Amino acid sequence: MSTILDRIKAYKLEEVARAKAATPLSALEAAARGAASPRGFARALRDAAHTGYGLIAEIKKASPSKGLIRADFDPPALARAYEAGGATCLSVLTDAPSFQGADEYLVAAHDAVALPCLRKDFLYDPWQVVQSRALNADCILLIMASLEDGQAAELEAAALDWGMDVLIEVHDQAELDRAALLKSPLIGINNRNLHTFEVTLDTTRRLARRVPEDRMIVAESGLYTADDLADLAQYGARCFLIGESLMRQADVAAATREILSKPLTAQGGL
Ligand SMILES: O=P(O)(O)OC[C@@H](O)[C@@H](O)c1c[nH]c2ccccc12
Repeated sequence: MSTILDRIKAYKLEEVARAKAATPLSALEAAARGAASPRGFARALRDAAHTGYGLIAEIKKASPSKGLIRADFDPPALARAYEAGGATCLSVLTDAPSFQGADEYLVAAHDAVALPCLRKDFLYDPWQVVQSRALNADCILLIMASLEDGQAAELEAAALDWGMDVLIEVHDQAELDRAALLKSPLIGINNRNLHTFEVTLDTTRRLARRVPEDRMIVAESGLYTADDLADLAQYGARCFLIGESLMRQADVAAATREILSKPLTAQGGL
């Protein structure tokens, strides 16, 4: 079965081959060495989770499952609204064909705020890891559904070498077992199945208890209300990655504040 993830991988590999021909690794490494110092992404989440929730707020114009999400799309203004609303970190889509993202959106959002920034894209080649750092990314995403074990380990090692954090995304038990073999403390549980687009918070409810104690859970996708966060917090999640529901609001700062308004602190942070 050819799914959206397979199609994305195919065009991404072509895109990267072209980009590598245009910009050799040595040039990219020079740019990465000149980038802004990495902002501690995992550390910021851990600190936030001590007293409440860690929120990764996503800047996302469109998606393959929803089409256009926000017409009035100004990445620096959105970054500032998220920061004002109490977000811990940002996630910025840079994939163009499926998400109408752009590398420039990451650079612009990073420059507008002091928050650590995740480059949200589909990475397969260490060249893209260096490219992410050159774009001032503080963290990259690795999607286990789309990577072999050796490939994920290689990409993670490159990211850690460059001082970035790594969010490892899983959707089922097998992917979680493979993620546990990697080093990163950040395990994202994606409530959206990237093959079928089906979304259910049961994914986090089922997998959260299986995440090793020394890792931090980031519940991703399909989160709409403060009650959704409080619900998943009961299963051990203290960090959340939210895009669409905040992107659809006129007042993004107020919506961010609102969704963070019910922290489950009774059981303490992590
Ligand atoms: O917009 P939502 O449902 O709040 O989801 C955000 C984020 O989890 C989602 O954009 C996402 C999760 N994993 C991804 C991998 C690639 C692209 C996008 C994603």
